[in-house]
Amino acid sequence: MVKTEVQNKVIIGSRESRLAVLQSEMVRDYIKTQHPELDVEILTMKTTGDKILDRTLDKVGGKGLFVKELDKALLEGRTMLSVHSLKDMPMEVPGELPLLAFSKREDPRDVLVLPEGVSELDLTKPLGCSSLRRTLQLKELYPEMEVKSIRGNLQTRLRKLDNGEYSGLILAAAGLKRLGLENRICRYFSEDEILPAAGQGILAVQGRQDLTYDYLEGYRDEKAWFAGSAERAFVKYLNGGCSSPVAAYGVVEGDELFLRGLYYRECDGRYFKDSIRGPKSEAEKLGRDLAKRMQDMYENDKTGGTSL
Ligand SMILES: NCc1[nH]cc(CCC(=O)O)c1CC(=O)O
Repeated sequence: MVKTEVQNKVIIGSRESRLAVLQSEMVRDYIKTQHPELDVEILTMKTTGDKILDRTLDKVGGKGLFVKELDKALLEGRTMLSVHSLKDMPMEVPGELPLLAFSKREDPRDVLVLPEGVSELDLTKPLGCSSLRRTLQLKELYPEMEVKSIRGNLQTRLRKLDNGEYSGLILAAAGLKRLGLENRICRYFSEDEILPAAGQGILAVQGRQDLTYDYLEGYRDEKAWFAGSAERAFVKYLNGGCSSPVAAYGVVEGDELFLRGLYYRECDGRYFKDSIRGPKSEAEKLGRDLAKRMQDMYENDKTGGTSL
């Protein structure tokens, strides 16, 4: 039985992008420091989502594209762990590949990045952003500006920005900070201005159900686990999360969880924000309750909300 074998080699599966590798290295370094007896390696692989760069992901199949190859490596025993940005994970994960731990959350906010050497927004060029979630909320902050989709990993997007194609980019603070590019951040958007994506800033460590992972015990961040679980339950209830513009952000305050959600109504493109508070131990239920309440309130109310 695999379970009883002494497991002293840990192979971590990772996407190839610099951010993905860096994030896997953070988990590797944690394990190495806490468990010097373990031999930890990273195995990188290209995912379908990294190969398709000419279409927006919403059109080619959503988040699952970034995890299929990593899941396969886990199932075939080529790796023992996968490290993901939680926000890129599908809301449904296979029962045999459970999420084992969430990291402490890095800054969850979205930020504005301007081209190198530029200090003001050039209103004649579009803002670059890659999700409907950001586009919707940006339209309220910058009603006069065109928003244009941008794909590719962080380095690619920054290169396109510096080449002068865009007036600015909207990115997650977390990725920039991890890459040491915090100095490129020109403006932070509060969580109320741009509600973050479910899981933004949290790393998810995924493994096999039939292996033991005692060495991850100290890695688990309880606050991130409650917040991330509530956010994902909210998104899952509303649409399964595949290519969704739904946003959710939870904060643990003592024994309570404060959860904000964005509900997007596909029929007319309007969106609504609301929040809920309750015991953190019922994180998933809070996520579902907020989603249900918003759906009941807004599904058929044709008056309110904000539109694109
Ligand atoms: N979709 C890409 C992606 N996935 C995770 C991050 C940033 C790191 C994080 O949210 O943990 C990013 C970059 C971005 O949205 O700017």
